[in-house]
Amino acid sequence: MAAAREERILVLVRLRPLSDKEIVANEVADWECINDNTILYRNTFREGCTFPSVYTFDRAFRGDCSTRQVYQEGAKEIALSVVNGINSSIFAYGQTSSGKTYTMVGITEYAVADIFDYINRHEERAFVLKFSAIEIYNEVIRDLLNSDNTQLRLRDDPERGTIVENVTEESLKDLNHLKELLAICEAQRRIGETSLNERSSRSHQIIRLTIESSAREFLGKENSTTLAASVNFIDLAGSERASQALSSGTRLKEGCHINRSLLTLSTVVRKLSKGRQGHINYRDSKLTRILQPCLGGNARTAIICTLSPARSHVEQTRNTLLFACCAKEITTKAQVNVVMSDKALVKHLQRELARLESELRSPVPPPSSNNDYAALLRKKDIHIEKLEKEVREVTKQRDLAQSRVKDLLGMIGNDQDSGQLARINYHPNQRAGDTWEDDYSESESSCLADSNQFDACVRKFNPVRRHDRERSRHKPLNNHEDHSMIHSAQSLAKTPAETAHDPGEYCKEVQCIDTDGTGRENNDSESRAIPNGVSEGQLAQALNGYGDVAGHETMSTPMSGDREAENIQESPKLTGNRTYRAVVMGATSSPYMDREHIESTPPNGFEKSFPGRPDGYNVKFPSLNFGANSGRHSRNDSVSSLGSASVITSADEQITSIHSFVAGLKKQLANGQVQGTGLEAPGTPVAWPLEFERLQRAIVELWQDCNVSLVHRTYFFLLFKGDRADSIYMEVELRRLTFLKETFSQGNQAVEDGRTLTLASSVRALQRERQTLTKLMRRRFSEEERKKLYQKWGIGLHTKQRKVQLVNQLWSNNKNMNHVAESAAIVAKLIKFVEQGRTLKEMFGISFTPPRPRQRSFSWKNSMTTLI
Ligand SMILES: Nc1ncnc2c1ncn2[C@@H]1O[C@H](COP(=O)(O)OP(=O)(O)OP(=O)(O)O)[C@@H](O)[C@H]1O
Repeated sequence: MAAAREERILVLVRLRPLSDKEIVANEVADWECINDNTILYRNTFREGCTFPSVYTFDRAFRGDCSTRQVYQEGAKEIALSVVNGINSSIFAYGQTSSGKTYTMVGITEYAVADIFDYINRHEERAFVLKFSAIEIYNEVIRDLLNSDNTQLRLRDDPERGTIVENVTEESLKDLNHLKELLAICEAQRRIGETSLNERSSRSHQIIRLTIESSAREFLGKENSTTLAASVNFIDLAGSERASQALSSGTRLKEGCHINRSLLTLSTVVRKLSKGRQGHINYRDSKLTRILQPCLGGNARTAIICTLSPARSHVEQTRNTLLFACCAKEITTKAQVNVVMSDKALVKHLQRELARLESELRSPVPPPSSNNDYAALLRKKDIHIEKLEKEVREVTKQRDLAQSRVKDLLGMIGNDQDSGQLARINYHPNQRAGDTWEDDYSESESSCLADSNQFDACVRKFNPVRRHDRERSRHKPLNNHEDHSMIHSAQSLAKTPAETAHDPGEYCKEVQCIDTDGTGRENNDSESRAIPNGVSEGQLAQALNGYGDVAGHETMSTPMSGDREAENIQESPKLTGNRTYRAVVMGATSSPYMDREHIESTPPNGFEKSFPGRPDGYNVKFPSLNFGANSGRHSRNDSVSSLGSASVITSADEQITSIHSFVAGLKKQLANGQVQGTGLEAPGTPVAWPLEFERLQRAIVELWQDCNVSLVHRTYFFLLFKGDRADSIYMEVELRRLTFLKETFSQGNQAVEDGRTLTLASSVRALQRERQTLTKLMRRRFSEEERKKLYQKWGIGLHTKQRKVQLVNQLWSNNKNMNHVAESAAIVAKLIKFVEQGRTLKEMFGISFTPPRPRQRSFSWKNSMTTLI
């Protein structure tokens, strides 16, 4: 998009001659255009006249000027900007019967004729013209090209601003076609007789012509670009005094709506004329919402203020002139709207990337003086500081991820206790929705054979596959989607030896965990490093990411250094195009948040995309060692950043497999070495119900401190009610919140999925969530129910914004558990929470990453189904 050009709104005034009726009534013309820019009030000697007598504008047209002249000398230049990709708007404003419709009909026809003329003279470009027309009648929007009376709705689009949904857009063929459409609009528009105007427009009419053009020469080529803009012709309804218009009944009601929306328009214009400070109330009427871009946005705008010269209308004329005076102070920032073809965009981005890369590579020119050296040194110091800060941040994140891995391993350890064997089938190159589904069924049915076994299977794999299946329903195949931990772990865990043995292998039966049914570590070689599968060390390594997590050698690959990193990042080349959201503590951002709303409520932790394994990319995994041999990353280190939670490990203790790690962890639990986590071993003196209550209270307080999404809180609160098996989830939640609070309190930012999250952004996200919940109040609660709620929550039935008041109170008192429970119940009803049992719980343990909806129209149901 080209740079924006700031310019003032063009303001024209048009004085009409006295009408026959006015002449018959012996009206006197009190206003006169004394030159091309100035209009004069002649009756200044009138008793009580306090207002100025001279008004100057960009152009003033006398009563004998034709509409063509008004167009040629006033509106034309602005209207025709549209053919160059610049949005433009022409609108007529004035009291009833002052000549708005008379003016706009002519302006629209002349402008469109010129547009067609331009098109005919520019055969080198291909044009597409679209026509739409709406009216706003009594605050209801109607499609003037559609004879049914359906009310159209406005929607806020992050890119296009306020748009009218489902409005008819006709492709324009030629000028005659346009005239036909204008005739339809005229016939459809609400017109009524008043004492001031036999054919008074009772609605605001907006006719929009959208023009897209591209150079024919480049059509379909990668350097093809399209100019796209709209021109609006707006004929406002006229302000009127009920006494003068002698209106009653329907006309009076119309007049009230007209005056109210014009009042909002003039308030907006007055505020804008004083600069853009403070809140501008565009949203107070549909008219101002739609006109927002014309009033200070990306558009060139001309306002034609039509005036009656009659003495009896002097107050109205003066009001119109005051409006015009304010309008001429407003500036807009129009820019050429260029739409790049996909190919052109890719090309452009590639060029930009190449430029940045070459900038990075090119050596900094040698300094020529001592001063230059000093400056360079300072710059380097700052850079080093920045890098150090980044390293600290990344280390913290890694520690958190490691700690989470431990939690996961703990879960796996619990599963071992059930003595079940979990089996999954895996196709390394499989895509979501392929035969994967069949494998799933098979695996699932084998799990179903035994209810205990089913439980174990679900815990390990169900979220993964359901997630896949849900996504495959909504998304095209082969896209870069996040996939399951286990799945990715496997795709990462293929050793070079395996690949060499069976390069084309498709189906692998992976035996992940095998126990002897007693909870003891099974030393059977099959369970530790399965030839066609994944060893625990590999799995854990994969879960930790690519780095040297526990002080071990990193993966060795046929590629080296940078090239390897490049390959890892080039996800399109990756096997199956699967990425993996490795974390372990996904975002808590509320599921309904729009993509445009980048800010989110605090995440569960840090998400990283695990791009999977490139084709032919052989990875060698060292066995995982949690011991202190490396001397660099002990488990103590890894949890130290977690504040209250810490796991103590003997420095010389070596853990070489998941089993031994789990066994070690259990030993610590039994010895009470895991402190303050709520993860006490069975049989410890602490009674679980009491401990649960303590954890729950701590979590509730932290939710408040970290501005966690209310939906997240509700889900969590309602899902985890005190079952002993929930302790792991409680502990995970407590840890991540502790970490988050610490991060926020140090003024640091958390990073979620490449997005930055701050205390301020989480506050804003929470506010937005409350707004959304407020909107749902009317839908989910009957009037009677709402009344009861207001009474219960101490909200006066006659106070304003009761719904807002109520939603603002939800989850606001973290000390009172009754309040918390009632808040959860209300939010649950608002979001139609349905407990989905264990599967949903698992998401909190494995990767609670409430999805950000990809569709614009949000559905709680969808979001929650993607969650499982
Ligand atoms: N400049 C003009 N020269 C001659 N006649 C005019 C002029 N402007 C308006 N008129 C006449 O004045 C009458 C009222 O005009 P018009 O309907 O355009 O007013 P309006 O501002 O659109 O009124 P409303 O707000 O009630 O719809 C019409 O009969 C129209 O022909």
